[in-house]
Amino acid sequence: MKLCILCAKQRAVLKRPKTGQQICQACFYHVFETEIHHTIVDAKLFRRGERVAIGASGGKDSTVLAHVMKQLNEQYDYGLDLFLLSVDEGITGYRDDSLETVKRNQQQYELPLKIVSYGDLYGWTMDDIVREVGLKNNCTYCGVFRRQALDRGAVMLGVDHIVTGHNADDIAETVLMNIFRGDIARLGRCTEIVTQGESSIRRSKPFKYTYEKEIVMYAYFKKLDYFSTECIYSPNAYRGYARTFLKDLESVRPSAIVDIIHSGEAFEIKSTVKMPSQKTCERCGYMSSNDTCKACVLLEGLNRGLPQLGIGKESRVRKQIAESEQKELPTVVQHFSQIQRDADAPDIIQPRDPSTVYTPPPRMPTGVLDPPTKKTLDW
Ligand SMILES: Nc1ncnc2c1ncn2[C@@H]1O[C@H](COP(=O)(O)OP(=O)(O)OP(=O)(O)O)[C@@H](O)[C@H]1O
Repeated sequence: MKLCILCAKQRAVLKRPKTGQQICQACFYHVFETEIHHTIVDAKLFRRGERVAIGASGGKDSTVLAHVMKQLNEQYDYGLDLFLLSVDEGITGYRDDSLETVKRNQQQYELPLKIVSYGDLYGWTMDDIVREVGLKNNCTYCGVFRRQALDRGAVMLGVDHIVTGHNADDIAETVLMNIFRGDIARLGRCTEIVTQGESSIRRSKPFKYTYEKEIVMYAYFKKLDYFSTECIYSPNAYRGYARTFLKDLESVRPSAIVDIIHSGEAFEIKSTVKMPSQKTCERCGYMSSNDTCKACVLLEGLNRGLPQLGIGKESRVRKQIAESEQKELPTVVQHFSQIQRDADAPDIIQPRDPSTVYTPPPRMPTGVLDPPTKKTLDW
C-alpha cells in the first residue's frame, strides 16, 4: 500500500495533477482548500461584511466555487454575505437544465439565488439570437451580454463584488490567445485577479491558481452535484486550439499552466502604448471604451435585422455605428444606473430544508489511483 506523501498515515488515493504528489483524500481537501484560502488572503479579495455574489452556472467550476466559498467563509470567518447569481441565457436543452442544478445547489448550500435572463434584460434569448445570426459569432453576443447581465444582477442583489469560477487553465488559455492575437490591452488585464469597471462592481477569481483537473477531482470526491454538458452553441474554435495546446503542454510538464500565468503577470505594457480609455455608454450608462458599449451595438444590430453590426474589426464596427446613428433608435436597454436593488424581492429563491435535496452519484475524474467503490466506475 502506498502511503500519502504528506501525512504518511493514510493510503494515497490520487495523484495530484498540479504537483504529481500521491496523496490521501483528506490531505487533498486540505491542500486544495488552503491554496484557495491563501490566494484570497494574499490578494486581499474580500472585506468583512461584504455582500458577494457567486456567478453560478451549475457547471463544475462554479459549483465547487460555491461549496468552497461557503466552507472558507465559515472556517476562516471571512464575515461575507454570500449569494448565488445565475444568468439564464435562454439556451433550451442546456441552460434550462443547468439552472435546475443551480436550484438544487441553492438548497444544498443554503444560499439565496437570483436568476436574471437575457430574455428579460435584452428581449432576446440566445435561442432567438442563434436563429438570427447562426452558430458563427454567437459566442460574441453571449459573452458580451453575460458580462453585463451579471453586473445587472449584482446591482439587483445589492452586492458590489462577483466571484467567478475561472480557473488556472482558463486564465492560461486566455494568456495564450491574447499572445496569438497580439491583443496587448487584454494581455495586460487577463491575469488580474480582481477587475473593476466603472460600474463599481468588482469581479474576482479565487480559482486563479487552481487547476481544472483538481476542481473535477474535488467535485468527484465530495460528490458535488454539478452539470457537465458543453454548451450546444459554443464552437469557440480559437479557444479550443489554445486549450488543446495547453493540455499537451500540461501532460509533459504540469507546471506549464501556472508558468504561463506567471509569464502573463510579468508582462509590462510600455507607457508609450496607447490604451483605450474608460467611458460610459451614451445609451445605457454601462462602462465602455467607446461612446456606445458593445452590448448596445450588438442589440441594435439584432433589433434592426443587421446581426453583423458589431461583429468584426473595431474600425469596421465604428463605421457601422456611425452609419446607424444617422437614424433615430428606440431605447433598447434599460439604463444601467436605473436598475434598482431588490435584494428582498420575491424572485430571489431562499433556502429550504437541505435534507430533502437529491444529490446524483459522482463521476470519476482522471488521476484517481484507486476508486473508492467499483460501482462508481459506471460513468
Ligand atoms: N450563466 C451563468 N450564470 C452565472 N455565472 C456564470 C454563467 N456562465 C458562466 N458564469 C461564471 O463564469 C465562470 C466561467 O464561465 P465559463 O463559461 O468559462 O464556464 P466553465 O469554465 O465551464 O465554468 P463552470 O464549470 O462553472 O460552468 C463560471 O465558473 C461562472 O462563475
